[in-house]
Amino acid sequence: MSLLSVEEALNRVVTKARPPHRTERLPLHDCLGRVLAEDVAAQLTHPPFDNSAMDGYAVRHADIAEVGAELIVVGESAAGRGFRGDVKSGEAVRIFTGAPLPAGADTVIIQEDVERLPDGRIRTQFAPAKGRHIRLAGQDFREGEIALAAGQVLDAGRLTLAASMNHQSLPVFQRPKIAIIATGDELLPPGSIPGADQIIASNSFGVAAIARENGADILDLGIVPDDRAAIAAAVAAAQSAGADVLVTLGGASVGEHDLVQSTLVGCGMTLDFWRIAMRPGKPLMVGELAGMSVLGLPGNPVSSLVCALLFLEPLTRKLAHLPPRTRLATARLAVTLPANDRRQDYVRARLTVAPDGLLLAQPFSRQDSSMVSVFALSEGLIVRPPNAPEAAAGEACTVLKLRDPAYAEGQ
Ligand SMILES: Nc1nc2c(c(=O)[nH]1)N[C@H]1C(S)=C(S)[C@@H](COP(=O)(O)OP(=O)(O)OC[C@H]3O[C@@H](n4cnc5c(N)ncnc54)[C@H](O)[C@@H]3O)O[C@H]1N2
Ligand code: MOO
Repeated sequence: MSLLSVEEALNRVVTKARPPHRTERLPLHDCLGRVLAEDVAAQLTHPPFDNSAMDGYAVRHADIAEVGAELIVVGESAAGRGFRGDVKSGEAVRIFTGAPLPAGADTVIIQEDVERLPDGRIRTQFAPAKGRHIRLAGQDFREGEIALAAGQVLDAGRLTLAASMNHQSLPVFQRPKIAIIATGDELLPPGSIPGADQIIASNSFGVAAIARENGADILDLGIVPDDRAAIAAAVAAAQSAGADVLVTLGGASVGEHDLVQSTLVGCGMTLDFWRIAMRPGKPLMVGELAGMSVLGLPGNPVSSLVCALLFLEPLTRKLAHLPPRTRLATARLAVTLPANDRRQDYVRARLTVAPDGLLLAQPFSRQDSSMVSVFALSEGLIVRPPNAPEAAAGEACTVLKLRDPAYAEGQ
């Protein structure tokens, strides 16, 4: 049996996906991490007027070209309360950061560079260049200028800019909706008291977290038994909720109780592919049901999480209009790894930053795809390509980062 390669499978999952053009307008505080759906122009000019960048005195440069100039202080300009008169020759206006520059003045001298005389006048102790410490009207942006572009992801800087451009809300793409169904007669939700032959269903939580982290809304349809009618009812619920993607967990393999694929085909799903050359995650299934992408992930918790990282993450990002994200990095192997077979292997590993600054990858000895504890301890997965020869300790390897690496002892 020839298995599809990870690259080919990824290509088929992501290339075909069409990001929906559904938009909504959200208040700024709700826009973090969202993608702008339209170009956004400034609704005003910033700064709206020439103003001072420092606390000091607004003066005419011609008056202070020489150190030791003495000027009469004729008033004050504070932020929110400007000086209404003109600064004439021989005069200065006390000015504060952000305050409007009074008419007639063309330079600000900072207060540290003047001496205040007993009669209230000032004497300059430094000769600043003309125009010093003045922020010119419109130097940041002008009304009508497009300062944020469709497709940009809204982060701290862009949200601050949007507010500064006088926008209370922004047009963003809606989050794609991802429905999740866990299947299996043996499954109970966390918090239950398991009977004989029962286990706690855990996969949905990790898979939902991966989808959420990448900009999706989740519809968790819970646990359904290994029963065609129950599975079909859950699939119909996902469809009527308008899910963009349906993720099924478990029942993807070849046993008599693995009913997911045949039930989905019975519901009208077109199967794209099933089973790929990777470990864990071989029984991954991909299809399409009336415009809804279907990802059938294997039941073993680590298999479902690795498949979600490899396939659901890029699919979700594309549907959310988010740019692709790479988790790949280069590390150095802490131990020698044996030659690999035909399945691309994702080996759970500790990643530490060694004292020389390079990443060190130390695989865990237990790699069973049911072992959630090992996955939770792993900072990364060592990627072993199909048929890779033995790799010696100290050799470079590719790792898929799950979280930031730890620092080696003593650092
Ligand atoms: N004869 C063969 N047997 C198996 C093959 C194969 O090629 N030939 N593939 C193996 C591989 S690889 C995997 S991975 C599993 C995947 O099987 P399924 O997707 O059918 O998953 P299940 O049988 O339903 O469950 C596997 C395992 O995971 C537990 N599970 C299921 N769902 C959850 C959940 N939501 N939370 C936590 N744990 C879950 C389930 O109880 C089983 O222990 O098949 C191999 N077999
Ligand atoms: O591929 Mo399975 O996912 O090896 O356990």
